[in-house]
Amino acid sequence: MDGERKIKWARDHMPVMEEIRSEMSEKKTLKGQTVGMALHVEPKTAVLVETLRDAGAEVYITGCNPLSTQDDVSKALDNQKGITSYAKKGVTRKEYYKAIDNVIDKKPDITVDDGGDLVFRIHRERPELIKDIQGGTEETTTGVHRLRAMDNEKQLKYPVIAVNDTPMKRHFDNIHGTGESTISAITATTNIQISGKQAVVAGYGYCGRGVAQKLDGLGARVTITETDPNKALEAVMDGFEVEKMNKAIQKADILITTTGNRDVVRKEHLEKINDGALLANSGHFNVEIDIEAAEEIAVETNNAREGVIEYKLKDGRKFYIIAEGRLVNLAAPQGLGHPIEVMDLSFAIQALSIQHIHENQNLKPKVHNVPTEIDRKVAKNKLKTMNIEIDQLTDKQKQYLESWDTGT
Ligand SMILES: NC(=O)c1ccc[n+]([C@@H]2O[C@H](COP(=O)([O-])OP(=O)(O)OC[C@H]3O[C@@H](n4cnc5c(N)ncnc54)[C@H](O)[C@@H]3O)[C@@H](O)[C@H]2O)c1
Ligand SMILES: N[C@@H](CCSC[C@H]1O[C@@H](n2cnc3c(=O)[nH]cnc32)[C@H](O)[C@@H]1O)C(=O)O
Repeated sequence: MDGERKIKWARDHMPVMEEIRSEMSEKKTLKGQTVGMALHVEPKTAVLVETLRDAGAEVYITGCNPLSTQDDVSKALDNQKGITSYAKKGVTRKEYYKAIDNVIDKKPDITVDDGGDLVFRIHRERPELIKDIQGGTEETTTGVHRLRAMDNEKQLKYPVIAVNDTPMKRHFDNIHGTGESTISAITATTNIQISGKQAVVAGYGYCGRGVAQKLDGLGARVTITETDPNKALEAVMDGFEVEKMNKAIQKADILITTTGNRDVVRKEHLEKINDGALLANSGHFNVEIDIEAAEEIAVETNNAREGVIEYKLKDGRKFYIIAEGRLVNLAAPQGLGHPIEVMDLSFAIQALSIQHIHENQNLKPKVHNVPTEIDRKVAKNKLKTMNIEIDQLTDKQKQYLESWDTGT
């Protein structure tokens, strides 16, 4: 079956996870635990799910985006002992939350989120379950923002580890993963060339930086839009042009949002759009590009090709939105998500953080950083799998770095 073959392919290219799986399954570190998950259900995620199951957990999973599930993978997972998958591609909002509720109904000891839907739904709809929940993990930037907002208002009632914020996650996943997978999803879905194009990237955070660098590497001219003066300056110093969206959109051949914010491309911008522009979002949810505004100003819309809607304006200009403005690297028809090697790191951090929650049940109900030992363990394992050796500090060097009395 295709789903099983896809999972095997991912497993065969995730050496860091393989080592963690063998450690966790030998010691059965999650024996008897129920883990509830809402992640993108695709082959790399399946490897994480299998790892938790092999460590002794009963796992219930659903999607974290209505379009990102690969149905054959979901089915292949659901066929396995100790795993139930409720995920389906192309679900309505109602079906999406029904599947989230199915996971919650299993009374998870630990929750694993990408975007926070399990945590928020449990706090809002099922608070009686909180007393038995050991903790959770959160995979992405916007999920962590939402959790910190809850935490600041003292509304977060169980501990959650911010997987996103640890260096081994965001320096690789957000930068390189988003950079590569966003562009490959766009080119595979549209068959349009990047080289020689004028690209506009909204947001120069971790994801935006990755997307901009890879576009630049492929020969596009890249303009950045930002709202944060520090990030805007970083973009300028990295060699990119920085402009307001109002101006940048007038020349954009390809425009990609990566902000985690809403209404980044709105009516006033779309009215000025360059004829033929391709728009995609690789940030969060489907609110970065105002789709309603696009529909409002269009005199005609067409299904231009699978996953691409064409919007025609009354003066004859047209523009295209890929994957309904949802996370393009996973929601586009050809969106395979981040490269396997990148998710090997992110999910290694996930697996070890989940284990950490179970082994440390005294964690306070707040947002926690990934313990440094976990971050370093994953870095070391990855280097080992690449046969890369690094120098060790000598005793004298350690002493020198720790002292304050050796000046000029
Ligand atoms: N596509 C993926 O697979 C993927 C991977 C990781 C993260 N994400 C998501 O991508 C988003 C960005 O993540 P990040 O880690 O880069 O966050 P980040 O905070 O590092 O970067 C976001 C940037 O957007 C800027 N910004 C905010 N509003 C803006 C606006 N209106 N116009 C222009 N710039 C604006 C911010 O100033 C910031 O620099 C989040 O929603 C995150 O959850 C997606
Ligand atoms: N659930 C939201 C949140 C954005 S997902 C962004 C996260 O997806 C994760 N991600 C990216 N590619 C993959 C993949 O191929 N498999 C599983 N997760 C992925 C990545 O770690 C990142 O933090 C939404 O769909 O809009």
